[in-house]
Amino acid sequence: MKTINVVAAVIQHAGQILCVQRGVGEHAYVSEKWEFPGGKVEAGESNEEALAREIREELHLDIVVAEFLMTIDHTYPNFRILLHTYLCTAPHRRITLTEHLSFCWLPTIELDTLDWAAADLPIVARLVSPAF
Ligand SMILES: Nc1nc2c([nH]c(=O)n2[C@@H]2O[C@H](COP(=O)(O)OP(=O)(O)OP(=O)(O)O)[C@@H](O)[C@H]2O)c(=O)[nH]1
Repeated sequence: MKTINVVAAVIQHAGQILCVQRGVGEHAYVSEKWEFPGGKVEAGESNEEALAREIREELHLDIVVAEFLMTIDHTYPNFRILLHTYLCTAPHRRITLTEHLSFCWLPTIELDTLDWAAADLPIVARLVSPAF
């Protein structure tokens, strides 16, 4: 089974976190699910470089990658994903959606109200935990 390395940004601004919704896709298990913006790491790129590039491409937003949060190892029916997640900050919250269906900014305690991609659930659990 194929393993892909994906980076994802937990972008914080004024106490809220940016959540984005994927469009309709070939895999039902991620189609229209909520996720943290990001994408696949390309050859020769660091995770931080890949993340800044993906967020510029997808959202037209320049972020600061502040701190590594966690890596999730999740197996979907057709592939295995290593999801490397970073805490990031944004200078403002103006974004332009170029790929996603929808977005919202939520306070951490409300993150678990969305229908997240399965790989993201441990990240959401960490963010909503009192210890975070
Ligand atoms: N970006 C992102 N992808 C995630 C998350 N959780 C998760 O399961 N994924 C999965 O990881 C894969 C990432 O692919 P992507 O489509 O975002 O990456 P990309 O922009 O580089 O892809 P492409 O250029 O090949 O279209 C997708 O299958 C997506 O469903 C997440 O929080 N963020």
